[in-house]
Amino acid sequence: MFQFTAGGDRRERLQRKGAGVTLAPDITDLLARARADIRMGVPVVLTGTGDGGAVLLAAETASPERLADMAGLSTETCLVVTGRRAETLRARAYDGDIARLPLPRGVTPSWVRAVADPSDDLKTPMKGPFNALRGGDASLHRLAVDLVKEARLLPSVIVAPVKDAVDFASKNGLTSLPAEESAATMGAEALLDPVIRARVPLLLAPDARLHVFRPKDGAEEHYVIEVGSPPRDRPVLARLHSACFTGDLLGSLKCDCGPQLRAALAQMGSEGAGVLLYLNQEGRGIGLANKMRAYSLQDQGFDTVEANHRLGFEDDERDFRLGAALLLRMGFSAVRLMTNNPAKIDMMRRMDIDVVERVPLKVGKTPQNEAYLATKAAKSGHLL
Ligand SMILES: Nc1nc2c(ncn2[C@@H]2O[C@H](COP(=O)(O)OP(=O)(O)OP(=O)(O)O)[C@@H](O)[C@H]2O)c(=O)[nH]1
Ligand SMILES: [Zn+2]
Repeated sequence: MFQFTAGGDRRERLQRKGAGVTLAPDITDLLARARADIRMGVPVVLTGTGDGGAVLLAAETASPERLADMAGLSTETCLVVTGRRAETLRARAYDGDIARLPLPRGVTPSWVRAVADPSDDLKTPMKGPFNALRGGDASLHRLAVDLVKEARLLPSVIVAPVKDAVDFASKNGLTSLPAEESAATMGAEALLDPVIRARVPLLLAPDARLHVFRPKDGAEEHYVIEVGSPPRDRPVLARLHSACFTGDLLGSLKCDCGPQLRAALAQMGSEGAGVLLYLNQEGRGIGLANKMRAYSLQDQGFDTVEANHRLGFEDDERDFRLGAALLLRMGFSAVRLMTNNPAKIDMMRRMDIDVVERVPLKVGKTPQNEAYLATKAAKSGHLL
């Protein structure tokens, strides 16, 4: 007979809330559901304290019909952009890290797209002037931007205030998220479960095993490649490698990722021991579609950092706590870290990983990536 065994945290919930409740989604499940809705262009409701709340709809996936409905919900419906995007748009970010832009009368999808998406900035530089909203509580707007970022869309979102938010969500069949709990959960470190490991002999490191880890929050899996059997009580040769589909797989000449990946595996293979974390944080955490948007801006003359900013992102949106957590899960607390990025070293140290040595990884310079590497050195502090 099939038997269902409740996992640790589920058992806890069972004890906390009583048997039937475990069938309902918890806040982590609701956030995963919300990310999927947002990607599909379905609105999501944020419930605040009291009856009030807000409905959000990602700018990138908003259909004309839903955009019109959002505009009709309230005279205070606005398009929220990040402070970075606001700089390019010359809009005042009174809320600091975000700006709330009122929708024009008879708002059109092309207006929303032009504000959110920088691809036509040079063709149509003057999109404003914008009279950004000031005062009032912008916390739901800020959370809405974070959710859209987590959905790996352009960081821009239409937000409409609603009264009786819970009721509004249930009447419209929309996912409803308690704002405060959502913000706390999103800021917390993702918990990972080991799924399976198996031997995968590699050209550069024949004695290798691949471990698959799955985050509890329904986001992408991450991989650990263990070469040999590194002793857990000594510093291990380690690399935290962020996914780069174009460099790792296609052999793109625009970056140095592919050669770095192979050089790291080769050194681990020749030393007979090492651990390579393959973190699914494509495009420094903005996703492949946004990275390609950044590349398209680079084709227009912007560098890698400027392109991220024009899109509305910070230079680097990665969460390196993940790398430290994986190392600890694998039993390693001291590393010889293969990197040119001091931020990775700082973050590992802050997460209680002892970085006993930095092992430089200088490979893959091409005429096509020379400017990219120089920008990383000048603006992001990479060591040349
Ligand atoms: N947004 C953006 N991401 C890029 C661009 N070029 C490469 N990437 C991404 O940058 C990341 C590079 O990752 P890593 O090589 O691990 O990191 P790093 O910060 O360069 O540090 P080290 O290689 O360890 O020195 C990958 O996720 C790539 O997909 C770009 O122009 N824009
Ligand atoms: Zn790359």
